[in-house]
Amino acid sequence: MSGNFIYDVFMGAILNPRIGPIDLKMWAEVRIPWVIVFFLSVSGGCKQYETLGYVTPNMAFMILATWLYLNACAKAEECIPQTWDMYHEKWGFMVIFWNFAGVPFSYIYSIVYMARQDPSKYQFSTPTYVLLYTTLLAAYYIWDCSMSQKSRFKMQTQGLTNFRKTFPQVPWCIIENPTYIQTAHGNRLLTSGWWAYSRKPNYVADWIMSFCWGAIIGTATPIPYFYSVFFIVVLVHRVSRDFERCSVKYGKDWDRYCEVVPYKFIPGVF
Ligand SMILES: NC(=O)C1=CN([C@@H]2O[C@H](COP(=O)(O)OP(=O)(O)OC[C@H]3O[C@@H](n4cnc5c(N)ncnc54)[C@H](OP(=O)(O)O)[C@@H]3O)[C@@H](O)[C@H]2O)C=CC1
Ligand SMILES: C=C(/C=C/[C@@H](C)[C@H]1CC[C@H]2C3=CC=C4C[C@@H](O)CC[C@]4(C)[C@H]3CC[C@]12C)C(C)C
Repeated sequence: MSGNFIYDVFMGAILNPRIGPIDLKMWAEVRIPWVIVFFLSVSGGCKQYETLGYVTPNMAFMILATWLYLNACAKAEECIPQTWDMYHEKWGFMVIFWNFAGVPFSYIYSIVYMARQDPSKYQFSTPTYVLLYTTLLAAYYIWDCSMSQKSRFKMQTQGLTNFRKTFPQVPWCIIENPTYIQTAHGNRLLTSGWWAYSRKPNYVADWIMSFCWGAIIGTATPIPYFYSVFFIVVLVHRVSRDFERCSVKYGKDWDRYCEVVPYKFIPGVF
């Protein structure tokens, strides 16, 4: 707690509040928003079927994209306790508001648009659809795989090796004989898998997915791009907080890690 009332209400005080067996933050981040997002996509599909007699490839794209996200959260729930959100983000107004209002109702403007507008406004050529679907699936693969590699690596170092066999376990989601930097603090920093190429492969892939959620409308309206614009601000802010914290926590070991994995986001670029 900082002592500043407004800041403390916004950022929260308790890290992992529970009611009995229910971890409130875990429940709110995983079980609520993505379920609403998925069912809003399905509702958009039903609306199109009712009014047009078919579901456009654009709406089908959003149903697939939101299903993939929801399914990832459900099938890999065991990986979530290892992440920044569970370890460092407190249960304050910011997290509560965003889980209940922000994610479910502001990430899906493309669905609202498609449910109300004529498909001629957001129709693409077949190669463009192929490009969009391929980009989404490739980004999903890198995101799921990289998150799984890091979380499972951490679980293994804690002696947890019994992983759930949920669908889909993407190829390379567990790294055999990973390379890492042993820090003086005791933790290990993974330097293989997707983590050999960039310090935030998960952010890049997640952001590309968010961009696709808007790009599926093309240039008909800028509003569906809200999610990707908002998200890049969140991720850039998180990166600076995270790198600062890691630099203090790991000291010289963090500098060594940055030499081994020099790129923050896109290998060879930045
Ligand atoms: N759609 C949405 O609205 C949102 C989605 N997200 C997504 O959720 C995911 C969050 O991932 P999360 O893991 O929490 O965040 P990060 O990837 O930012 O995790 C950061 C922490 O992981 C540890 N770490 C970093 N690099 C390594 C490494 N090479 N080896 C081992 N440990 C490392 C450090 O913690 P330490 O060493 O202290 O353990 C660090 O503080 C992202 O994919 C993000 O895009 C996040 C917010 C909102
Ligand atoms: C910050 C918020 C919510 C964040 C969640 C949506 C993500 C936080 C941690 C994420 C995940 C961790 C590990 C995973 C393993 C992978 O194999 C699959 C994906 C995932 C389950 C991934 C999914 C997203 C998170 C739960 C709020 C405030 C918006």
